[in-house]
This record gives sequence, C-alpha cells and structure tokens, in this order.
Amino acid sequence: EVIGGHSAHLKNRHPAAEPGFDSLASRRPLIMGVINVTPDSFSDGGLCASTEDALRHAACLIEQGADWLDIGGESSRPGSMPVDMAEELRRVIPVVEALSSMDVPVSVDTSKPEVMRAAIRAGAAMINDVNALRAAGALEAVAAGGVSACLMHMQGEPGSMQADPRYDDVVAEVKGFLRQRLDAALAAGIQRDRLAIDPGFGFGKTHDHNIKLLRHLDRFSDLGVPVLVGLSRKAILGKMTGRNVGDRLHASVAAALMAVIKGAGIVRVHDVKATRDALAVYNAVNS
Ligand SMILES: Nc1nc2ncc(COP(=O)(O)OP(=O)(O)O)nc2c(=O)[nH]1
Repeated sequence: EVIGGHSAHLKNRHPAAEPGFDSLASRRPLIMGVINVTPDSFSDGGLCASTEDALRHAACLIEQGADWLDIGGESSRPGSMPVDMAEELRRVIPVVEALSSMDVPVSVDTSKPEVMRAAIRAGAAMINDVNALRAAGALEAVAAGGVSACLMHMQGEPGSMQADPRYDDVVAEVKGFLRQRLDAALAAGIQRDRLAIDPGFGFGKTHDHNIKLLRHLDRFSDLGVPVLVGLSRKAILGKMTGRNVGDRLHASVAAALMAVIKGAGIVRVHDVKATRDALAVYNAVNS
C-alpha cells in the first residue's frame, strides 16, 4: 500500500539522512501532521500541553500515516504575540529529542535562529519558518545544520497582519517574495533539494487574497521546489462553509485535495487519517 509503503520506507532511514524534499514529495504528495505544543493555537491549543501529550499525539499521527511531523511552540494565529525563546525551547526541544529516535522526519515551526539551532541539534530534519528565514542568523543556522527548510510568505507580523492586508497582485507579489527568499537561501548555501515554499494562507491575506492564491497555486510550481500548503481548519474554510473552527474537517480535506490537484507537494494538516484517505484516491488516479 503506497502510503504505508512510503512511511515504511521512511522508517528505515534516519530523518537527518532523508533525501531532499523534492525527491520525497515527487513520489507522491506528502502529509505533514501538526503538533502544536502551545496553549493557544487557533484550533488545537492546549491539546498537547505536556511533552507526554505531544508524544502520544505524534504516535497517533504516525499511525494515521503522517510522512512528517511539524512541531510548533509558538502560535502564529492572527493577533498572537511572540513567545519568549526560553519558553519556546522548553515546549519544543524535549518533544523533538524524544521523536528523534522514532523514524519519521520532524520539522520545527519556528522563526528564532536560536530555536532552529537547538532543534537541529535535537534531531529536527527541517525548519518550517513562517518568516521565511528572515531573522538575522536564520539562513546561517539552517545552512550550517544541513537540514531542509520551508520558506513561507507572510505580510506583516502575526499580531497585526490581518488588520489591512493589501496587494496590487497577490499571486505575483507572494511569488516574487518567495523567489527572493529562495535566492537568499541558495546564496547562504542551503541546497535546492532541501527547500520548499509556502504561500502562507491566512498570513496577511484577506479572504479574496486566499482564494486567488489557491485558484492560482499552480503558478508557484515553476519556482522549482515543492509547494507546501497549510489550509487545515483555517478561517478561509470557515468563510466558505459557515462552519466554526471545530467543524472544518471535511472542508480541510477538500482543501488539501484541491491544493494537491493544483500542484502542492506537501500538505500541512491536523487531521492526518482523513487527509491520507483523500490522497489515496488522488494517488490511485495519478500514480
Ligand atoms: N509552513 C506553514 N507553517 C504554518 N504554521 C502554522 C500555521 C497556523 O496553523 P496552526 O499551527 O494550527 O495554528 P497556530 O499558528 O495558532 O499554532 N500555518 C502554517 C502554514 O500554513 N504553513
């Protein structure tokens, strides 16, 4: 069974030795399972209050078929405030260390270079940065670590990004930003096959901007690296369906499938099992 086989394939390799992103994603779309070790994430804050809770959830997502686990210690929801470094390290590093002995690649969702370095030392195979490695020292931390990175577009900061997002041409501007960040990452010595990009749904975008980015997602594929998409449970889906944040499973699965049909190579989701089944249908038709 392809997905099981694929994750079984992962089981025999240490995450850090994983081939680059594109060789993984090119086989079939990858499922990145979300593990928020925060009290205040927009949809599942507090679910993984302790390291033990996070590890139980990780085992559950792996069982459901996650190809990758994304550990986040700081909510980036609209209106959120930064978490101090010591607290973020306290939340994230024990989970990464404990997972490093398991056979599934782990990414850490952080924008702080110090957290990146600690995460890489603890065994993280990727840094997922909603700030696209723009903090001083971030590019160097990832390059020195020899790990993968996801570069995501955000207009402004989480605390204020939804106040008044404005673009002349959202697709062209987001794509131009991601092209610049790719160039910066390559110039810093990060290998192209270790890089992914993400248009950042909900990060400084109106509903109309999000719709345009999803409608034209295929325009990001010619940047030459896998496109990662995170739509799971987000407000864009609530706007489309009228459902509140706890009732967006079906829309999240439809959005992940839509993203993959439009070229996404990695989908970042909370509900792995449902997404896996939807992508099994996609894979059967597209293999
Ligand atoms: N690359 C990438 N990373 C992300 N990290 C967090 C969130 C927000 O979702 P979640 O982590 O569930 O919520 P919170 O930020 O409140 O913890 N979305 C993305 C995304 O779309 N792309």
